[in-house]
Amino acid sequence: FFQQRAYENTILKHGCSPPPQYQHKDPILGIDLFLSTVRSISAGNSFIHSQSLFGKYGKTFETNSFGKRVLLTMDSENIHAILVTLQRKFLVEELRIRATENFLGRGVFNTDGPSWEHSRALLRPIFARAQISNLGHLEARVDALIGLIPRDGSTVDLLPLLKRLFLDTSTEFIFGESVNTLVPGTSSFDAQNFLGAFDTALKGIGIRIVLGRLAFLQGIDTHWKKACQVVHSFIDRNIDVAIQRRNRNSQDSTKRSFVLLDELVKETQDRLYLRSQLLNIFLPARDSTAIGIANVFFLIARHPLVWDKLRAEVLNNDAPVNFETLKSMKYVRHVVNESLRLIAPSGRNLRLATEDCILPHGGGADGSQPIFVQKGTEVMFVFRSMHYDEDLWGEDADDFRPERWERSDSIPQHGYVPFSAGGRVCPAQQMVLTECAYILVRLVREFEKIENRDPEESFIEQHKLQMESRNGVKVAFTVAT
Ligand code: HEM
Repeated sequence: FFQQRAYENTILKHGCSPPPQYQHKDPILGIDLFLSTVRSISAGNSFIHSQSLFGKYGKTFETNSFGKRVLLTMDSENIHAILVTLQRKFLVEELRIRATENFLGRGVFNTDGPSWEHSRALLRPIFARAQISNLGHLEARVDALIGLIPRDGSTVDLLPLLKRLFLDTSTEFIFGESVNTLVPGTSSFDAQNFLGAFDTALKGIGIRIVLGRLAFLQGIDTHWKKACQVVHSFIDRNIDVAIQRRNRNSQDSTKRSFVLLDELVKETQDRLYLRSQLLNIFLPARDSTAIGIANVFFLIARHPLVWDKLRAEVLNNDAPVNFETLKSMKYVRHVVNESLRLIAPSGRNLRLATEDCILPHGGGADGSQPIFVQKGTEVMFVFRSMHYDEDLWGEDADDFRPERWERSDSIPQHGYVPFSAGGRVCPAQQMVLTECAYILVRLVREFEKIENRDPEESFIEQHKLQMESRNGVKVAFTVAT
């Protein structure tokens, strides 16, 4: 009773109104919405599904997911509050740890509080250096990528090639040993075994998420346990190498490119801690840059005028492609920004309200009044929908128009978060933007034209850890004769 009164007082004080409720056919468990969501995911159109829900109920509404209260929002001020102003109340550990701890340990991705703060503090200077130092080891790999692309106008799917390239660079950067998958036959160990084991381990995490409180049952799956061991022993081997190098203070460490593990080893030599941190970074890193840059090509292949404009800018500057030259190429940056707006590789995210709180919008007939969010509510924020919000981006919000980035006043202040925002913003953001710009510039320099070879014009989603194009990125390049 007292609690109820306290709620009512808070609601009155802040002028809150309840958000619209999803009209469930099954009001007890909300299975109907669950099923329509699963159907849209398997059909590759979950974004259209979310858009239709926001169109019907408004930018923020409440649903029932197996008896749990789940808010959905695409409202920019609510998303800003969740990620920035109220970030201490909207947490992730309870949502992530049960499913992931057996495999990942505890680290930056799956914890909150002091454990997370400590990890972020360790990673900050490393990523700050990485954005500048990492281009060097991309160069030879991009040479190899260009060598694999046909020059005679025959079709190539860029997505798998880019995935292999970034798997090679991210394993080199994170663990200090590359899986070398881009050019077959160059790996010094059984990369397929490691990657297969990693995928099995991830599937296990998926099962643990579905099992919820019964996640421990999944622990009896010996196949999964073995897969986790394969991944762990690859990482442990690299940790031992890094520790030995550090302790020998050997001169060859200067020859090695900039490696995240080497930097962490300067802070601690606790092997379990190191393994957990590395896995907590590899998980969100895996494939995301590849998908991000592949989406850029997906869009420009369908917008030949953008390619021509890019070529003009890139050919106007024949200096070696480095951090500084990339910074000066504005249109390149605008194309990457615009692509991450329209097809953000992870377009939605989930937080748990760990305290009662107020979100600024979603209540009342027009959704403009604050709403009261009770402790224990899960909030799904769909920032890809926010990136298409005409109230923020104007009537051409759906169009791929890199020119919009020329005017800073046409970019809404809280309306663009492909890398998230606030304390949990992606630590690799600057590094990724530089790498995407680098690849784009190299390919634009190399080829005269790009052409779309996918009969499907629209983006069909494939949901794995991130969202990628189900049909790949099938294009053809030609060179000047
Ligand atoms: C296009 C490429 C990428 C995009 C769009 C992206 C986007 C994101 C987003 C949206 C988050 C927030 C997730 C959340 O709120 O739970 C995130 C977190 C994270 N990302 Fe990235 N990311 C990319 C690449 C990378 C790479 C290459 C790395 C590492 C080498 C990386 C490391 C991380 C880590 C460690 C976190 C967790 C941060 C934390 O919870 O404090 N990301 N990323």
